[in-house]
Amino acid sequence: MAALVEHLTPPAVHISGLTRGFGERVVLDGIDLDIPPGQFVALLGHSGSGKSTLLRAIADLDHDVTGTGELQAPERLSVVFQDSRLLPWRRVLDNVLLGARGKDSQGKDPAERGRGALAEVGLAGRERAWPSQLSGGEQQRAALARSLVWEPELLLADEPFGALDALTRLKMHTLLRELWERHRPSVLLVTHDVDEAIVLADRVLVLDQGRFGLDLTIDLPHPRSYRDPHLGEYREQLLAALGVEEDGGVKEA
Ligand SMILES: Nc1ncnc2c1ncn2[C@@H]1O[C@H](COP(=O)(O)OP(=O)(O)OP(=O)(O)O)[C@@H](O)[C@H]1O
Repeated sequence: MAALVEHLTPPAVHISGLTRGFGERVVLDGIDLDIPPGQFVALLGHSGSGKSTLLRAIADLDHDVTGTGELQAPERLSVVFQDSRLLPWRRVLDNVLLGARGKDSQGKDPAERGRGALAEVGLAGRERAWPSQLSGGEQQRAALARSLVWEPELLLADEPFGALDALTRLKMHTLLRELWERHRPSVLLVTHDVDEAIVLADRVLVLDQGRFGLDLTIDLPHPRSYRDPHLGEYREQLLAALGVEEDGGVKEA
């Protein structure tokens, strides 16, 4: 039944035959991808394999890019990057409210929504702080709050935890998953970290030479732990798709 419902519901993201390149360089070479509403997808791939190019194509952020193909994505989407991109001259709440206008689906005005979003990410009471007064992890929390204010149907996250220390990263994993449980947007998370992908996502894609080399469903209950021995078999498959040899070496392309 669930499979039937999934089949009948239009995907949140629909991509067919997507190519993207910069000058002579072909980065995406005829990609097909459907992301159902509410699915949490992680995207892995070597540096330069085109992960950010795909994410930016979905968000329509690149204007010096060439390409063809079909791409449908929700209008209500948010993007979170590796750096928080908070404006240093605006207080935290004002950053979170940037561009937010009108009442939301529950009739809340922007300021109320902004305060609510900051509370959800654990930053209640920090509304009037300047970004420079927040730690790196807190700045990323504020960036997540800013993305929530838009009630996105799709959250695009480009290595949002890449610059954080290991313990802060773990806390942010828990937070992101909790936010997903509560709001259920579709998520496309770009990461270099195989374990992060397995612990957070329900589906992991590996981008290789402009196409998906692997599309893997992670069939483990949440919350997941890095210590779970079941992670091992998924890790093996993903490392193999990334060309990482058993001795840790990397196969030449
Ligand atoms: N604006 C641009 N102009 C020219 N080339 C670009 C541009 N943006 C990306 N590229 C090239 O496209 C290719 C893919 O880049 P992209 O940033 O998508 O890779 P990535 O998989 O996200 O890499 P990383 O993991 O290192 O962030 C690279 O060869 C890069 O040099």
